[in-house]
Amino acid sequence: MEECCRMVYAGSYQSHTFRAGGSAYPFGADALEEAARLKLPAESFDYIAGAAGRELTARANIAAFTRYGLIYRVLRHNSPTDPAVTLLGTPLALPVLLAPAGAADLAHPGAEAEAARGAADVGTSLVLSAVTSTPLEDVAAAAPHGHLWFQLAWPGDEQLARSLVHRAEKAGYAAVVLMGDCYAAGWRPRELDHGFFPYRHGHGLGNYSSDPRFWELADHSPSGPGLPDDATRAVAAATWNRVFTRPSLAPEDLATLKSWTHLPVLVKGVCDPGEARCLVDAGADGIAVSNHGGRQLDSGVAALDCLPAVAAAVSGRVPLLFDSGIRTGTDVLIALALGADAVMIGRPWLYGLALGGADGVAHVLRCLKDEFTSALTLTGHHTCATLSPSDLTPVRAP
Ligand SMILES: Cc1cc2nc3c(=O)[nH]c(=O)nc-3n(C[C@H](O)[C@H](O)[C@H](O)COP(=O)(O)O)c2cc1C
Ligand SMILES: O=C(O)C(=O)c1ccccc1
Repeated sequence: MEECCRMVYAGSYQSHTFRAGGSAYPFGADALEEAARLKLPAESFDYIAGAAGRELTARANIAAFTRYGLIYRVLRHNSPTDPAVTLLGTPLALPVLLAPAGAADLAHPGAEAEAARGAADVGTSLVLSAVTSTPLEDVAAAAPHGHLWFQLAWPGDEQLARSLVHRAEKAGYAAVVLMGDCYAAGWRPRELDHGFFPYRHGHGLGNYSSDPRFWELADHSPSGPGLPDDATRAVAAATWNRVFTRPSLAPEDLATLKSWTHLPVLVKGVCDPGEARCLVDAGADGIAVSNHGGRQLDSGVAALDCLPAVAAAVSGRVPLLFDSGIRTGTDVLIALALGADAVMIGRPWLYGLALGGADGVAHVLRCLKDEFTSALTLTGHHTCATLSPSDLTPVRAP
């Protein structure tokens, strides 16, 4: 009996990152956040960890997972479990991508290149934010074996929008994720308390300051592309603030975006099933259910609570991504059982990045992969394809 258990454990724990004497990084999600808090300056940590208002939605995102119980199953496991999926042509070793995160260099220098490398090490993708300190071409060059996606914040200027999309396609990005939910600033007390908004200080402007069209839109003529001094940085920040988003977007604009690129276009930030259906009708190649990690609208509904209805509305016509509140491998499983094809993580990868650059990001992804694979096996599955709501039962939250 003991031998048998050992065999089973040896098999299922194969990829776990055991290290004699312990790991350099915490394995638990809360411990990871706490370690990052201790490491980072308060204004940086609070930009990352913070959310809108009283942060009710950010907490609700996490709490929503406690209302589902996984049903575990026995005498089913007769072949190895494979957590890999393919999404819009992108192969993923686990159904978890890194969500776009602006100003990630608050967590670590060279943030985006580190994250792209960490994701590639584990076999998954970074969705690169529009607001990165490293230009998208340099991020792609830093992880030549990785599969990157690009998140577009549709600028007020159409030529700049086209330029960003063309640059991403040319640099080898495999999909465009349109940020749907940031057309107005969220009310974020932690940022207000510190008086710290990273983009005013030149963080996250790499894709803009490297774009000739951006400088044509500048308020004053700076010395040229790049951010050589404080005056240029101030011009760039003021210009960016003016052109960052186009609040007047409508579903019909997807056709315009799709006419600029051969890449699949997803829309991120969808919570309403009717909107999801309308966006797919308008040409969206994928939908990301998300409330931006509770950073935009407080008292907004938990993202997980929107997932079943959006999944029903989309009914498999296009791939469905989910983010906002994913912290563990079992969270991943719950989201997939409710209809997501893959999920994204936001804050957890920034915490891993803060603790150890690419290595820390890879650690976070490996933890999710190992826990997810274990949970997939214990719920009686060999692949993600067979997950369904019948793997879950509603439970009363503790
Ligand atoms: C510091 C930070 C910056 C973010 N920047 C962006 C961004 O530039 N574009 C975007 O679409 N979403 C952005 N997000 C939202 C994430 O993509 C994602 O929706 C959210 O973090 C998921 O929730 P989670 O942090 O609970 O995993 C950001 C999130 C954080 C924490
Ligand atoms: O902080 C964010 O969540 C975010 O997505 C963002 C990006 C650029 C400007 C403002 C907010």
